[in-house]
Amino acid sequence: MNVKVINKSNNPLPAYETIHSAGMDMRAFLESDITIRPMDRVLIPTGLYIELPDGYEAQIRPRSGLALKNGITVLNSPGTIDADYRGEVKILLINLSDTEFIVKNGDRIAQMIIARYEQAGWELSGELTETTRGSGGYGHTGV
Ligand SMILES: O=c1ccn([C@H]2C[C@H](O)[C@@H](COP(=O)(O)OP(=O)(O)OP(=O)(O)O)O2)c(=O)[nH]1
Ligand SMILES: [Mg+2]
Repeated sequence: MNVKVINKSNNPLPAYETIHSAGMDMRAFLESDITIRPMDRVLIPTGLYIELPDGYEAQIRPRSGLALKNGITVLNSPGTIDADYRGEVKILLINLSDTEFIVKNGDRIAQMIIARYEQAGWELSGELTETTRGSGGYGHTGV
């Protein structure tokens, strides 16, 4: 499946880094470095504009290495790119560490997963089918 894309950056298109990677790493598109101070959130441009086929979304997820080593994550994770969105894909990072983090043009700051989705309708009802679980949740089965 191909996705139509405009790349206004000087960076390579997002790519799967290994043969069975689920996510394509996304690169920052910056004219100058951005410093993210502790607890700051920053919307990072990618220079990418995509046209997803009907029935597909793109999810923006954090990279675990950046999270573990630098406390950098995607604040709205997983970010949702709608199939009808035509604006620039941007990535909302937050620095949860106690030290500054510098983002440079071309840095791989997040990953994009292309996924199918379904839109549901509602069947308004007075009662739901009984189950063993019922309303139990939030750890009610123990540890
Ligand atoms: O990480 C993200 C999340 C969203 N978007 C773009 C694509 C998406 O289709 C649009 C709207 O995102 P979302 O629905 O999450 O935001 P909203 O706050 O509900 O805005 P809207 O009212 O525009 O839907 O913003 C991004 O570029 N990056
Ligand atoms: Mg929305």
